Amino acid sequence: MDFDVLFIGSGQAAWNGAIPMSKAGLRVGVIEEGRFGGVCTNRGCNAKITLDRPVELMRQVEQLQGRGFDQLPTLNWHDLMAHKHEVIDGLAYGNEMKLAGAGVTNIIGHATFVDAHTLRVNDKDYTADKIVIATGRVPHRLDIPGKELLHDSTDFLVLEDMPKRLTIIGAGYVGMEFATIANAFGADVTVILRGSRALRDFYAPYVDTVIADLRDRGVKFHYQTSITAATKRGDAIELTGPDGYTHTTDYVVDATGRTAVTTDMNWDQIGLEYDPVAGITVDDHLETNVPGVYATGDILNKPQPKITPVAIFESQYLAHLFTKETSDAIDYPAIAYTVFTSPRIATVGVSAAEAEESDQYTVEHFDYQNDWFRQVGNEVHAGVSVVFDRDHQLVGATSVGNDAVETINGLTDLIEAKTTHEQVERLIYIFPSIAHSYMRKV
Ligand SMILES: Cc1cc2nc3c(=O)[nH]c(=O)nc-3n(C[C@H](O)[C@H](O)[C@H](O)COP(=O)(O)OP(=O)(O)OC[C@H]3O[C@@H](n4cnc5c(N)ncnc54)[C@H](O)[C@@H]3O)c2cc1C
Ligand SMILES: NC(=O)c1ccc[n+]([C@@H]2O[C@H](COP(=O)([O-])OP(=O)(O)OC[C@H]3O[C@@H](n4cnc5c(N)ncnc54)[C@H](O)[C@@H]3O)[C@@H](O)[C@H]2O)c1
Repeated sequence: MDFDVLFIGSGQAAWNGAIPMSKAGLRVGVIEEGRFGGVCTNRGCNAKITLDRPVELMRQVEQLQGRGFDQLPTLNWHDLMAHKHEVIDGLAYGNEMKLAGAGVTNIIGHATFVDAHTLRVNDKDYTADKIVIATGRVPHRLDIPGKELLHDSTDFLVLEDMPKRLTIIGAGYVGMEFATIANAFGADVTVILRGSRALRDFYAPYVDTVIADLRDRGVKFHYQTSITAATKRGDAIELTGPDGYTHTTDYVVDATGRTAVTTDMNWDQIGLEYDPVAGITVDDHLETNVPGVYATGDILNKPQPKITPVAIFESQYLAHLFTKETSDAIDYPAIAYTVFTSPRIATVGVSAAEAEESDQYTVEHFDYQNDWFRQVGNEVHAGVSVVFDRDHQLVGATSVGNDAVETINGLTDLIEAKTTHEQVERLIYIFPSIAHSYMRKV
C-alpha cells in the first residue's frame, strides 16, 4: 500500500486529523481538487466573519449614539473586500504548506474510487489501507427556469460592488448572515422564504428579535413564497412565484441550503451506502458500510450540525482511532452553534423550546434590559435562557445579543464539565466581564 490513510478533500474534516496522524508516524496523503483548506477557510466562515466585522462594530457604535458617540463611521465595501482578500487569499497556500510541513503528501486533482483501497487521480492510482471521504458539501441550487441568473454564497463572498437591490432566497444561516451584511452596506435587501419561519434551528422568540431588528433597518421578508422562475429584464432580474407574485431586483443569492456531491467519484463501484442529497451513512466509528472506508465532516448523513468545529472533532477522533489511542465509538460533546446576525443568536445543548414543552426541564429567561452591565453598552435587544434538568444541572442555554457567542461558549464549558452550583461558586472571574455576567445566571 502507498499510504496508511488517504483523505479525499483537504477541509477541516481532513487536515485536523491528517496532521496528527502523520506526526504519529502514519503515511498520510490528502487529495484536493480545489483550494486547500476547503469551504470554511476559503469561501465560508473565515471570509464571512471578515465581511461581518465592521457590521458587528457598527452595531455597538450605533447603540451608543448620543451616549458618547455623536456620529457613525462610514462603511466602505470596496476597502473591506480588499481587506478580506488580504486576510483570506493566502490561507489556502498556508494550509497546503502546513500539511506538507507535517509530512503529509499533498496530491492535487479529482479523486475517484477504483476499489475500496485504490483512488485514481489524474490517471494515477494511489493505494491506502484506509480511505477517508471528507468531500464536504456545495450550495444547493434551485432548479428553475433562469437559474443561471442566480448567485451562490461563494459569489457573494467575492462581490466587487454591493448591488442597489439584493434579494436572498432562503432564510437559514447563509441567508440571514448575508442579509445582515448587505443591509449594513446599503443594499435594499429582500429575503424570500418558502415557509413561515426563518432560522428554524434557533429559539423562535430570539429569531423574532433578529427579524424585528432587520425589518427596522429596512430588510423586507416575503413569506410563503416559492420562486418558480427568474427572468432578465434589462439590467434587472424579475423573480416570479405562484399567484402572480413578482419581485424585481439587481442581484439574487440562492441560499437554499447545501447538498452533498455524490457523483463522479465512483461510490457505486465500491458499493458505498449514501443518500444523493443527505450524504454518507457511517457507524459510530465513522466507518461506512465498506470496510476501511471512513467519512467525516459535512458529507456525513448525521444529525449533528454541519459546522467546522464538528468537522474538526470528527477528524481528530479518526486520528485517535487510527493511531490506536482509542477504540471507543465517537462520543459527541454538547455542540455550540450560532448564526452571525447582529444581534447574534447562539445556542448549546437542550433547546429552550424543547425544555418549555417538557416536564423534565426548567427554563429561566434573563432579559439584559435590566442588567446594568448591558446598559453600559445600551444593548437593549439581548438576553439569555438557561435550561436545567431535574437535578438542577445546566443542560442547555441560548442567547441573543452582541456577546451571545462568548456567552454560549462559556456556558458550553459548564455544561460539558457538568459543573454544579457549588463549583460555579468557586469560579472567580474578572468583574465586570461577559463571563462574570453569564456565570451569575447558573
Ligand atoms: C457561507 C458559509 C459560511 C459558513 N460559516 C460557518 C461559520 O461561521 N462557522 C462554522 O462553524 N461553519 C460555517 N460554515 C460551514 C463550514 O464551512 C463547513 O461545516 C466546513 O467547511 C465543513 O468542512 P469539510 O472538511 O467537511 O468540507 P469542505 O470544507 O467542504 O471541504 C471539502 C473539500 O473536498 C474537496 N473535494 C470534494 N470532492 C473531491 C474529490 N473528488 N477529489 C478531491 N477533492 C475533493 C473540495 O474541493 C473541498 O475543498 C459555513 C459554510 C458556508 C458555505
Ligand atoms: N454560522 C454558521 O455556523 C454557519 C453559517 C453559514 C452556513 N453554515 C452551515 O452551512 C449550512 C447551510 O447553510 P444554508 O443557510 O445554506 O442552509 P440552511 O439549511 O440553514 O437554510 C436553507 C434555507 O433555504 C430554504 N429552502 C430550502 N429549499 C428551498 C427551496 N426549494 N425554495 C425556497 N427556499 C428553500 C430553507 O427553508 C432554509 O430557510 C448550515 O446548515 C450550516 O451547517 C453555518
